[in-house]
Amino acid sequence: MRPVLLTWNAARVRAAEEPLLAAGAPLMAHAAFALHVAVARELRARRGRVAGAVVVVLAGAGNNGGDALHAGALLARRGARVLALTTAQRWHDEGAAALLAAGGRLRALVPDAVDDDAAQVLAADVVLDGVLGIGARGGLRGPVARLVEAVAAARPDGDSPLVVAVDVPSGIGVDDGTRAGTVLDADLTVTFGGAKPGLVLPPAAWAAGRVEVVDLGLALAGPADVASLGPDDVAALWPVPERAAHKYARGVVGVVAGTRTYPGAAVLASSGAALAGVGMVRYVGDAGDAVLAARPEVVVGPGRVQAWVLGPGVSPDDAAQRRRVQRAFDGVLHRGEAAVVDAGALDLLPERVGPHVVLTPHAGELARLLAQHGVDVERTAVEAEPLRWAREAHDRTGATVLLKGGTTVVVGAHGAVYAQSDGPTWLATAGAGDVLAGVLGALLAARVDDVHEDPSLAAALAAAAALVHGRAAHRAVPDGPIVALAVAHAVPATVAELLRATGTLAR
Ligand SMILES: NC(=O)C1=CN([C@@H]2O[C@H](COP(=O)(O)OP(=O)(O)OC[C@H]3O[C@@H](n4cnc5c(N)ncnc54)[C@H](O)[C@@H]3O)[C@@H](O)[C@H]2O)[C@@H](O)CC1
Ligand SMILES: [K+]
Repeated sequence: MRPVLLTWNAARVRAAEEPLLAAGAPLMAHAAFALHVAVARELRARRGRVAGAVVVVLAGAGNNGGDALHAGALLARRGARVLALTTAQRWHDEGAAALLAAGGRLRALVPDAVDDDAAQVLAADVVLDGVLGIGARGGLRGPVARLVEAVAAARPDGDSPLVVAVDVPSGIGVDDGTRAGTVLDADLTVTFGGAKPGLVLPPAAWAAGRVEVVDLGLALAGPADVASLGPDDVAALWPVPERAAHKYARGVVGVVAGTRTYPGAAVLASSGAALAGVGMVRYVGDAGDAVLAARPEVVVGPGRVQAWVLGPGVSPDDAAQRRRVQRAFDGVLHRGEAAVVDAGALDLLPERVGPHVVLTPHAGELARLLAQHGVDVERTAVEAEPLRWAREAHDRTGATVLLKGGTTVVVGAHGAVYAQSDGPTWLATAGAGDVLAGVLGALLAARVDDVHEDPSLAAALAAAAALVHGRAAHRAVPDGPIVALAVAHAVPATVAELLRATGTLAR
């Protein structure tokens, strides 16, 4: 099972490299050797052998190009036919010399014949993208940008050549996950010393493919900049009832969602909470009949709760539901009850709350929320820089922010940041967010005391809910269209599988 993936920004990786370089550690040799091993493995899997494979190296001016050239040299020594295309006026001298000595070829990209070079790239078995690494300032420029555009346009999804990004796909925002211009989408990224935030943050992460980390022995201390939870981490976070537990001790979730005319959100949010394994779900609102028809174990009516799920299907003109949401916020502010604040409840959020409140907007809702706080930003800008705007919302409101999207970004207390890409693209469907809100409500209800002791835990729980939600979708319908209630129904088996795999139930 994939454990947590921790990422560190470029400055921290450089700082960690410094003492080793000063002591003469051959980091580039080490990085290039590991890169060549990964490429050789892929080549053998695809075509049986390395010898005779056609490899094109795109080599930029810096050490990223150096890594790629040295790896190209090692592949050439194993019989690959390696051509390096240099993309700048300069290139890494030692790397180039090693490649030539190993029988590889090297020439500059031809600015006027980008299409010919693109054809050469497309005919290769493997392309090593070593144009820019952590030294990038902005995206690809000039002929190489045009070359990558031409290759991207001609390369059908998942088809040849195999693209291996060296350290990062060239030109992504290494620290912030932005995608400033054209990026060559990789099948595999071999990253050195430690993963970088842009390899897990959207939208750049979608260019990285599978990520392999090469250990260079760097002392990357302190908390990671961005983490991506794996199944084992989620199993460790999941509240497993003790033998003596009763329903109140396991947590009660209060759901304020849906209306008599639109009861769907009430059913979905209540189902998400109940099926995630909470002690009890209370439904508060006018859709009680529909909720009970779907989930007879739900209790309808107000009462003591540890966490709220507020807002799914709550429309701005529903005065009664709005009052109920506001009453719930009293408990959040004065009794420390946790809350998931979604959809219609986002408009009612008090000016300042604590991290035990988790907002779950999509990009459009986040833009609206920020507008309420005097920050003018378009939905598309939020989509282009999810981390930046989720952080802004956290700073302005005090809440933990889970920003929904193809990759979910969570920003919480004490600099906690998570990026989760666990769900299929089919999960972008009506009601899926209501289920997620319910699942997260269940986690917060069970662990609210822990959250008050360590407020950054709310972000970890939000990331855990996103992982379980995404995996439940995969489990419900592998590789096909999905509806929200099916995701909810797949949550118990998804959780059981995570716990079983780590032996958590055997305690
Ligand atoms: N420091 C080290 O010893 C190690 C570094 N490693 C590699 O070194 C890389 C970092 O190397 P560098 O610091 O040389 O930086 P890069 O190789 O990422 O690129 C820097 C070069 O590109 C130019 N440049 C920056 N942005 C550009 C743009 N948008 N368009 C065109 N040119 C641009 C810069 O002027 C500079 O010449 C890492 O990503 C990694 O691949 C690895 O070899 C491991 C060890
Ligand atoms: K690169």
